[in-house]
Amino acid sequence: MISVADAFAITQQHLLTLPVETVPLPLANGRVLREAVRADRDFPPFDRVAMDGIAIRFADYSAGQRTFTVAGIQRAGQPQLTLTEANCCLEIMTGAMLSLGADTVVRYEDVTIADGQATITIDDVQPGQHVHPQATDRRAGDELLSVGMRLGPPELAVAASVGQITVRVTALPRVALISTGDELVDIADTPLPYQIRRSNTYMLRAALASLGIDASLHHIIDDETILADQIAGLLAANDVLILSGGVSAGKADFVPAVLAQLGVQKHFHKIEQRPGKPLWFGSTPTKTIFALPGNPVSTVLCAYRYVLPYLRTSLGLPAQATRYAQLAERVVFKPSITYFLPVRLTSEPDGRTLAHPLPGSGSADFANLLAADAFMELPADRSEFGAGEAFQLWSTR
Ligand SMILES: Nc1nc2c(c(=O)[nH]1)N[C@H]1C(S)=C(S)[C@@H](COP(=O)(O)OP(=O)(O)OC[C@H]3O[C@@H](n4cnc5c(N)ncnc54)[C@H](O)[C@@H]3O)O[C@H]1N2
Ligand code: MOO
Ligand SMILES: [Mg+2]
Repeated sequence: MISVADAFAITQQHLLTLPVETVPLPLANGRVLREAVRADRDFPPFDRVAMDGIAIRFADYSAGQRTFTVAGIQRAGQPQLTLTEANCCLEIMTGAMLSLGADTVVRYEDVTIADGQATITIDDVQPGQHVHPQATDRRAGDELLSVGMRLGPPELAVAASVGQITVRVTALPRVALISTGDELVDIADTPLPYQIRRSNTYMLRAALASLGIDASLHHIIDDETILADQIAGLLAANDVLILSGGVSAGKADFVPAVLAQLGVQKHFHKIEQRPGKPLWFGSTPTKTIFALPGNPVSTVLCAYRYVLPYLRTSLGLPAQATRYAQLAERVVFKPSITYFLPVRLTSEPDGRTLAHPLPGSGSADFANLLAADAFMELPADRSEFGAGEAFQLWSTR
């Protein structure tokens, strides 16, 4: 058996090498960028009016002028007008290019307009007010988005604004999720008294969808020959196999032996942790295999503690956003192994995040996870964990 830290480190030594692909920008949400995106123009690209009102020359205002002849209207989306005559103004709209000759905008709220004359009704007009000057945010040529960034709403807006019709991103791995077990029936079936419906692969599929991965679902019965045959086929067609069940000590726990028979190199089997002790991890030169313990809480923990961080780092993302919380109450856990405690999180008015323990009735009690937000990682070298002490979280939300 190995420690949680060693197991995690081993997974990180066998990351996938994923190719780069080009996707249309509207389909790139959540993807990891593989090219730098630069500003094709200044941000903003012209002196942009920020309020609806009138455009004036500040020199006229500071010379005491308060009433201006309205010489025209400059809307957004129209070519720039010019303020030619002294003591004139142009009505001007948010998003318009500031009129040539004007330098200051006064809001409609601070002006009265009658008979073609606009009169400013305030005394604190500042030079250049309500103008967003060209290039004050970014300059043409500046790198706006960098290799390795995850594309989310703000990144997509910036990429769209510079005309990035397509983007080069890390290709997503092909992932197959495989449940094993003679006791498991399809969710559409009515289980016999000794059967249960399979649920682990549905959880895994939803968890992987958070990375944009559209994993396929499969089920294989506990038969060594059939397992070997079907796993071989799925191995050929996918980059990653995630199995659930059949990795412990039972008479029908064939998965490790079958994977060995198929030439998959085992990197570890069994971790000093609860839940999820019998996790198995291996690879071929181009494929990765996680065989997760079948108990549903173990499957969830192994997915969030090892599989998702593995996929995230393979895609070029950080393993996870590290989060901590303080235990809301004292916890005792005697075995010298890492304990992943299901917790419900609350955000307190003083800024603390508190983790309320939800131990449940063990690694088969997956209904217990309905109330949980995360697993709290309680280290192996201690058996008592005090209220108020902070530990790392692995979020399941
Ligand atoms: N003698 C020992 N027995 C067990 C050990 C051990 O060290 N020595 N380890 C225990 C631990 S810890 C775990 S975790 C489980 C792991 O079991 P397997 O990975 O072999 O999984 P199965 O035996 O196939 O199933 C276990 C349990 O989970 C249910 N299951 C499996 N797949 C699904 C699914 N897709 N959806 C819902 N539920 C599923 C299955 O029906 C069993 O109840 O082994 C302990 N035993
Ligand atoms: O890994 Mo098992 O999780 O303790 O039931
Ligand atoms: Mg078993």
